Amino acid sequence: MEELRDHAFPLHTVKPMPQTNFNRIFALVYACAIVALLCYHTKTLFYSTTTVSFYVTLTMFVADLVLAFMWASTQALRMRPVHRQQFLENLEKNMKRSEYPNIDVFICTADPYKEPPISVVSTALSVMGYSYPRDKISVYVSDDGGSALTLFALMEAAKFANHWLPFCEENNVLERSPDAYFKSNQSFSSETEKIKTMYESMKFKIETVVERGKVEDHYINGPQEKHAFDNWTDKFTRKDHPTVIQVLLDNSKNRDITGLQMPNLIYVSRQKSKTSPHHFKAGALNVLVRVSAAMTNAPIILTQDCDMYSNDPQTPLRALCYFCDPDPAFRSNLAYVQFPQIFQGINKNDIYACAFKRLFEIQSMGFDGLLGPNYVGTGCFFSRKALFGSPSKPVLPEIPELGPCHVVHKPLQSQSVLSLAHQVASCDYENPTQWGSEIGFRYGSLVEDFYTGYRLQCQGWKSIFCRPKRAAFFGHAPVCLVDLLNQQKRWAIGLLEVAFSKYNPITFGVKSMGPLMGLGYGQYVFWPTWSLPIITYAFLPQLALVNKVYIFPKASELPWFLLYVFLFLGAYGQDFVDFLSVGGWFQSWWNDQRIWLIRGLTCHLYGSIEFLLKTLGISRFGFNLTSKTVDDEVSKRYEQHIFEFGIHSPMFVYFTMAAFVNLISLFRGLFQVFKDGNLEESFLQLLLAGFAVLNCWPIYEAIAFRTDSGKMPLKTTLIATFWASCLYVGASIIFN
Ligand SMILES: O=c1ccn([C@@H]2O[C@H](COP(=O)(O)OP(=O)(O)O[C@H]3O[C@H](CO)[C@@H](O)[C@H](O)[C@H]3O)[C@@H](O)[C@H]2O)c(=O)[nH]1
Ligand SMILES: [Mn+2]
Repeated sequence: MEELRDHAFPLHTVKPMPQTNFNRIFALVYACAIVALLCYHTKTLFYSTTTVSFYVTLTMFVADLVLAFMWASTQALRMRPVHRQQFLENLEKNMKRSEYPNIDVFICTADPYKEPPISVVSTALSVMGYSYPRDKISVYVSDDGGSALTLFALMEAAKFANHWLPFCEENNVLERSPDAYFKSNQSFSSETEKIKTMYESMKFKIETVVERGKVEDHYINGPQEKHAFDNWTDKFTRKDHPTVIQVLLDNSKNRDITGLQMPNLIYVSRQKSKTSPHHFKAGALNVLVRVSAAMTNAPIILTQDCDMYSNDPQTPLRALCYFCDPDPAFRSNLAYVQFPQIFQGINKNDIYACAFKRLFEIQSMGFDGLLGPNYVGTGCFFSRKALFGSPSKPVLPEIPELGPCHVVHKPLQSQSVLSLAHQVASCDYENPTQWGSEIGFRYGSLVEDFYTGYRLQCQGWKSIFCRPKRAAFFGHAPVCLVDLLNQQKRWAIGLLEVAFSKYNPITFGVKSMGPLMGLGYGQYVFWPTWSLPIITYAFLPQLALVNKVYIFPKASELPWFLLYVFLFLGAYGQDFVDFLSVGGWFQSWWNDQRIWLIRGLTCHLYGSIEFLLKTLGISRFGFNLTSKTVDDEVSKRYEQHIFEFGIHSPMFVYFTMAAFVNLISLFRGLFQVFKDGNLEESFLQLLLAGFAVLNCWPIYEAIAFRTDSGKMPLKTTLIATFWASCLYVGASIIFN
């Protein structure tokens, strides 16, 4: 990397997004409207005649203040969105392939039943097959599930790779995940048929082993494999076991069927003990940082979740366009290059909004125009040195061999390398060291990715968002409502952990990165506070309406009325335009806003409560893994765009309640309008209830019109009815 030529060809460009100017002007106009709204609230507050109207206005005021803060913080990411382009063709003009830096790929998996080993295999094969010098790639798989089944799957993958890699190269295959390739390619030559059969038989073997729950002797080939499985003694459990490191492919020894070198493939299951904290994925990644330092110590690290496979073999070259930039100043503070998380298997209109376009694409482009995108846990190339202190003040690890500049001279499987690797993978290795605080991936938040990226940027590191036309990676998103809500609850807790730490983005972040970056990150950590305005708007105006209490401006109070209309349409409209700009369309956007409302009523609320309980020392929480498998029936319904409820969950109760309250309020309000012909006062409240009813449509369907096993459980309906009635009684006492 250091020997770049003087007259280098450019490797990348950056351009502002076309909507930038519009965004800025609109932000100004919208800000004025918000100020006007706050004035309106203050005025109403002063002139309120009763205690009830005072408190109602106050509540709406607070809710709108939260919305105003959220709006302001999103503007930070609208000020300078950019898009980038890479010139891969210039890379080889600037440097020889033999000068490319080594890359260590980290793949995390944690449970063979929630994360099927066959998909871990596909992910591993897809990155082993990168169009990159093979001797420069090492793939490390971290197995937090400590499962012999996963090890077995990877042993099979290593054998299959000997055929698969040359096949991909000869046929210029773009999808180097065999699973994806065979799913999307129908026309087969005899050669393809042959390799497909080979893949199918491997898949069958792996799936059978997983189904039986153990690796039976007749699946084990030779004493070396047998020896590896000897680690799984009777005392070996998921939560308590010694380190297992298994080199499955070694580039100095293994050759493919054409005689070419193979990349390294290494299985790592770190030591676990019930008495030492393991810090979930961040802990797993730090073990890999150290183990890989002992074994290969590549300057570039790619972190991958096991469910996210590579969809383009040229991806590392794209990352090199930045890491090998001819300008040393550019390289010196570049911490990571993040690719967006893009998902497969999402239904056409994305009913659960799991594409997360706003998070993974729109706002990442917004961050990119400032100091760079946040780290999202997968599909991200790191410069190893970024994990060791700030650009100007490196922090060295306790063992010099683990430092980012150390060059490994010994062979991968030499005794000293392996024993160091075992030593640094042990569960109490980290205490007392700076791992997790100043070195490596940071501990202290369930969204370790977000937190780590944020802390790196606070230290002065920059990052790049790389969003090529052909998706670089494809991942798996939860396609079952309750899975999604649980995942989002974990995120909510993790974000609040950052918000209430001394590294709060508004205080600490603004100081270290400037107001825009600080605000941008601030928006995320306060995500769960969306709950407050959403709950308020879902219940208060509706309960007031039923009791003939009107809380919004009358339709005839034109300026204030139009102000409300503008604020609503303006925010929604701009969001819609953003959505279109990253390939969304009306229905997917509509579903996205619906799920945003549902999240406010469920996982964000629950996450906040759990976080509070934990802070008070009443409960604990961990990293509940998102399941990557779904039942056939469930996935069939998902394909048909039908919401999945099925089993009672306390989280379902809240939006079911909201669905009831809004429907009744809408009917009651309309009835009143027919009775006294006065639409003026109730107009906005009716509109709001109507909007909510539209959003709740799938819920009514699930309660009343469905008979399949995914319908709303009776228990949920009954509990929600009970609480909704309580609300009514309470409201009628308060308002009358
Ligand atoms: O103790 C653990 C728990 C999880 N994981 C791995 O972490 C990854 C992410 O877990 P998943 O259940 O898929 O969480 P998601 O919410 O879908 O993941 C998103 O959110 C996480 C933070 O909560 C990030 O780490 C991920 O990169 C990001 O895709 C998976 O590969 C797991 O195998 C571990 O290695 N050890
Ligand atoms: Mn995931």
